[in-house]
Amino acid sequence: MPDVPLLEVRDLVKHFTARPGRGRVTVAAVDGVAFALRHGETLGLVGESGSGKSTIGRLVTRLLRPDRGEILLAGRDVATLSVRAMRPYRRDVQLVFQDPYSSLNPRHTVGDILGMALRVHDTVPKAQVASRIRELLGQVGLEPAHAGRYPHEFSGGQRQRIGIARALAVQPRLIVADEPVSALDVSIQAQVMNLLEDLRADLGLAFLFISHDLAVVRHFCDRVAVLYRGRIVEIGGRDQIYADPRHPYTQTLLAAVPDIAWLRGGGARRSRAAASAAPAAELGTQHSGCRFRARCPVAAPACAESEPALTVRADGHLAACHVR
Ligand SMILES: Nc1ncnc2c1ncn2[C@@H]1O[C@H](COP(=O)(O)OP(=O)(O)OP(=O)(O)O)[C@@H](O)[C@H]1O
Repeated sequence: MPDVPLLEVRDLVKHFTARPGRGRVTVAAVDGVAFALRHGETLGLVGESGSGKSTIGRLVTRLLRPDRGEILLAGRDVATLSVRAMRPYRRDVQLVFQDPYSSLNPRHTVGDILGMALRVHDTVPKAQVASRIRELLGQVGLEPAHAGRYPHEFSGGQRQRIGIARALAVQPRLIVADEPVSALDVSIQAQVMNLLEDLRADLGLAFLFISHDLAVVRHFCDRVAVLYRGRIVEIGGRDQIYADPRHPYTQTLLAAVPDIAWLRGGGARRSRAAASAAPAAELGTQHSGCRFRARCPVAAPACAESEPALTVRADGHLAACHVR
């Protein structure tokens, strides 16, 4: 079924209840999100802190259960599957974390960590586990001898390579990478991104790539979805979004990246201020009309009346704005 997307998400909703001081506040972390991802494709999820990127990643990997909506993997809805029924799905979709150290058991050697991942999903026969571990280490640029070492004996970049090897162990079709390089030194970031690119090309992996770094997303992703307070406000091909952003929020985000702003004739100074996160008062589910309108430089009366839907623009990409 080549035309069935690898992943399709429909009307995904996840609200959290927080208790700041007295009283309860409901946060609409994900508030009606839909997108599709084809085999081997890379979709970037961008947006400021708190826009719901990680929550979408945790829903897609089913670390969280959605309040509403569908998560179709190769056409099968896994949104409400039990833990047991989720097992084959977990093999298909693996998560790479921002901070691999917190997800690597410090008492286990790298060989143990990879061996466990292989055994949980019966990926290879017992007799082949050791050679598969060596192969995985080679795939991520580590040495066979590293199998006997513990996570604390590695640098940050090497630990992220171990996290990637663990994800690869079960031969997934999709990797959800949640800020995979943002905890690393800049020089190391490029090396790990090169590794992800090689793996993508060699293994035909699809990626849901979560990042606040628009320059990295531009480099790595085929398509980009821009999230604002739990909703996609713009989605399209990388060049469509970066060269011709239609939503004022996307324009604000792009203006905040000096080299991209320069390319587009904008200014880095204007952009820094615009890059700050949403004021705390804007959080919560209470709003009418467009959720961006309090910060929007082009808001019109229509924007107070209804939430704009994603509509097709001249070049074929989608944006949710009444004005542009
Ligand atoms: N377990 C939770 N309990 C309560 N609120 C939560 C929980 N997880 C996330 N949230 C809230 O949901 C919203 C979206 O959070 P999320 O982490 O998905 O955003 P994000 O775009 O990934 O941000 P960041 O880039 O800072 O990681 C935020 O307001 C966050 O505080």
